[in-house]
Amino acid sequence: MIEISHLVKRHRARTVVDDVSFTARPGRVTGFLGPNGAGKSSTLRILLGLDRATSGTALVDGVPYRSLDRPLWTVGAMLDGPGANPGRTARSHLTWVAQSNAIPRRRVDEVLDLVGLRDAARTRIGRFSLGMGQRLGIAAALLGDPEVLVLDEPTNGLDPEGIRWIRLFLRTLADEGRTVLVSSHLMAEMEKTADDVVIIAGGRVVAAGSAAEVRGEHDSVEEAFFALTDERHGRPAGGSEGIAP
Ligand SMILES: Nc1ncnc2c1ncn2[C@@H]1O[C@H](COP(=O)(O)OP(=O)(O)OP(=O)(O)O)[C@@H](O)[C@H]1O
Repeated sequence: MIEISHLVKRHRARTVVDDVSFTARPGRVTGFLGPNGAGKSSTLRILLGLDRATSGTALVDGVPYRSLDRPLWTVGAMLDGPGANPGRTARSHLTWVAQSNAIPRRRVDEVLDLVGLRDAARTRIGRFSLGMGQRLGIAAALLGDPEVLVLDEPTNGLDPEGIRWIRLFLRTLADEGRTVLVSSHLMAEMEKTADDVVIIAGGRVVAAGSAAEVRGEHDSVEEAFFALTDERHGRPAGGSEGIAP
């Protein structure tokens, strides 16, 4: 379970995360959606202990990330792609990550199998396609068999087949009972994947709930988003009621 509560992040006078609260639950894919610059990565970086909040809390299974002893056993994450040295092979990269968290070596081959990279285990990462790189990032996130997964824009730049693979894989992970939080600016794509949706714009949560709740009377989550943000900016809303968090 992920619990974000009244999170605020300021850079000097600028508030980039503004009183954000939401929960991502086990067994569900939660889509954290919003346009570029909305504050998604800033929120996730705080959740993963890479940045400090100005105020508020971000907890994984009830505790801050930084207080986890061996974090990869609890939460697996991918921010900004696989983050691997291109000169390394997939297996040596994963072995290195596993060692840093006291994860047994045999798990490396298990995760390579899980993401369909067994045949590329000895290929240098610099020769990977974008989709293979994303799979490698997900493999690293799964090393500790964590209950919680946090993925920042995992479908960015992928072709339709790569996007479909991620979508089905996220579903499988949630069906195993894991908490899956995935950010994206591709609302239409995420609507196919997410059970729950949190929409952020300008650092604030503008809607949160099940995908059906957020959609409301609109044809899609994306339409609901435009209606809600148009209301905020004083433009005609197209008759939407919307859902306030
Ligand atoms: N270190 C920083 N100093 C100043 N402003 C920052 C800093 N980091 C992020 N920002 C600003 O905070 C806002 C939110 O950025 P963030 O990366 O969280 O958005 P995002 O929703 O993840 O969008 P994207 O998908 O484009 O990364 C942006 O306007 C960004 O310019």
